[in-house]
Amino acid sequence: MPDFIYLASQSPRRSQLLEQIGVRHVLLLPNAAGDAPEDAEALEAPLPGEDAQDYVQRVTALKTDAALARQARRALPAAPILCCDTTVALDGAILGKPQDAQDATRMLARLAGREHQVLTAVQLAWAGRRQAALSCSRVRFAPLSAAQIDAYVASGEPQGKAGAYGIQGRAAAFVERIEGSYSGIMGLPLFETAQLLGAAGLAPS
Ligand SMILES: Cc1cn([C@H]2C[C@H](O)[C@@H](COP(=O)(O)OP(=O)(O)OP(=O)(O)O)O2)c(=O)[nH]c1=O
Repeated sequence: MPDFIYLASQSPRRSQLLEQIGVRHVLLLPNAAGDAPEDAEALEAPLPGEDAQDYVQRVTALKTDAALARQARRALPAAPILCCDTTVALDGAILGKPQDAQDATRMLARLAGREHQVLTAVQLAWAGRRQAALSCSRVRFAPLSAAQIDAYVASGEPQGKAGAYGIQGRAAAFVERIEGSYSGIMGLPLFETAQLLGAAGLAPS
């Protein structure tokens, strides 16, 4: 078995987190030309009535399907593939990545002064097998003024992040309390990931 895994994620945070626990990895990303439509954003749309846990696990499975197809299409070495998806849930609603600044403002106003959940699903596919894990964390935001939200949105940080914030960035100043996995909130729960790798005989060094 190769001594590396493929990380099928465009998120630089996930690569940094994997590096943090010493896992050698190579990115397996869609290329602009050939890989649509399997990687289309449409795949990330929640189904009617779907709850956040089902949603995040389904999307992760779709990402894994797409990554396996990519690996086969490119005739790449048979290294294991790691895929993840992160979503924020509040009052039964799924808060994905904001579409624009207005959307980010709306999401942050909903999160302010409340507790929400951050769910990250992980899948490891190797040798025709697949193992999955789910990390669920609770995050409590302090009340936020409109000026604080506006300044945060203007920083550009909400862009590309579930729930329109990054706990690893300026939004750390909004977080009163967390219960769960800090790395999971950032997008890759390291404990669960290490467990999956261990089960596949790929324990991090
Ligand atoms: C809540 C939260 C989310 N996020 C990010 C992690 C994910 O990158 C993003 C959720 O989007 P995802 O769709 O999970 O991931 P992605 O599109 O960035 O990357 P890919 O699909 O290629 O794997 O939100 C943070 O960085 N910090 C946080 O505190």
